[in-house]
Amino acid sequence: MSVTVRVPAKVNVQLAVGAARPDGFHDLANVFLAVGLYDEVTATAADELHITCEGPDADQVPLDHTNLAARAAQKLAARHGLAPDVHLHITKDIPVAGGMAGGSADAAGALLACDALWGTNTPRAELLDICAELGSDVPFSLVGGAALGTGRGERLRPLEVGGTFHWVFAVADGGLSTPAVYAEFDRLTEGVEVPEPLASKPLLDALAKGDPTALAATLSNDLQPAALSLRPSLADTLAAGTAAGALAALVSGSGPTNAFLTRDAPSATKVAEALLASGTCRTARLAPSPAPGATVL
Ligand SMILES: C[C@](O)(CO)[C@H](O)COP(=O)(O)OP(=O)(O)OC[C@H]1O[C@@H](n2ccc(N)nc2=O)[C@H](O)[C@@H]1O
Ligand SMILES: Nc1ncnc2c1ncn2[C@@H]1O[C@H](COP(=O)(O)OP(=O)(O)OP(=O)(O)O)[C@@H](O)[C@H]1O
Repeated sequence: MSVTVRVPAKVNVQLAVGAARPDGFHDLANVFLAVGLYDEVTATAADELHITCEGPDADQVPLDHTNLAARAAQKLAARHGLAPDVHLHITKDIPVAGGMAGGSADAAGALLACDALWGTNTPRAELLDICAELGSDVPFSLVGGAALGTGRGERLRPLEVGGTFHWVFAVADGGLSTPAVYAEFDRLTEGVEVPEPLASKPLLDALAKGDPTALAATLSNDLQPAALSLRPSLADTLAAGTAAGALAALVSGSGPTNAFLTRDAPSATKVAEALLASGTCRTARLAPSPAPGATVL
């Protein structure tokens, strides 16, 4: 028997970052929006835990027990006193190390797939606790939709979204390390008073209304200067998408994927074509939002 779970990528429509905490993490006001680019995780009973992966970026995904999907299976098994004997196959469509929570998606997918395969029926609240232990973005990968993440991003409050937003994602060559981007944020803000991170009311209103023009005016990412500092060429991609008619452009999370919010689906197609023609990115992907969270197929 096999269980397959589909899990979306995310973009952060607001990422307000506070000062580094004593534990090295940063408090956030993190407005997550799940977007229609998906990984699939299939769990099948096996003699031991092993991981396989297919997809254009599969060679960049670790297949040992450092894979977040493997760690998710181990944690769930340990909680129920089981052996984590499972084959996890990942069909990867989310860019790797791209700031779109691909590893987190696989962790949430593995958790849900193993819970169904093993019949462990773990309560939702416990699944969310395990997600938070695996990484700050993992709880959101499980719930999807839109949510405000506080703390290090793991404490979620669901948000209302009043319509469909059409995005284009410009995928860069190579990834950026999330800890390195936060470290660059710390370097750039040294000696500066970093304000407490707070969610923007106009942004939450724009999401609730489903108004792309209002959302475009309020998008923000405090990690963007750090990502641009580590990868200056991202500025060319942002400029190419803006020149092509995107309503707004920003770095997705810790980058290096850039996100472009567009008026509607035809405009998104035009922006994607222009980005590809500009030669400033490896590929351009269209995705509507919001998207549902981890779902058993
Ligand atoms: C940039 C975002 O993707 C925005 O959603 C997240 O904040 C990152 O979430 P993630 O990849 O799940 O990150 P984690 O695996 O929890 O942490 C990786 C590293 O990122 C840094 N980190 C992460 C989250 C946070 N609130 N503050 C941090 O400083 C820490 O150096 C941490 O060691
Ligand atoms: N299942 C997985 N898929 C992809 N990368 C994984 C996975 N498990 C572990 N990794 C490791 O995690 C690193 C970050 O990958 P990931 O795709 O999650 O980055 P990201 O999308 O930038 O994350 P985030 O947006 O949550 O900060 C990779 O370079 C890889 O070494």
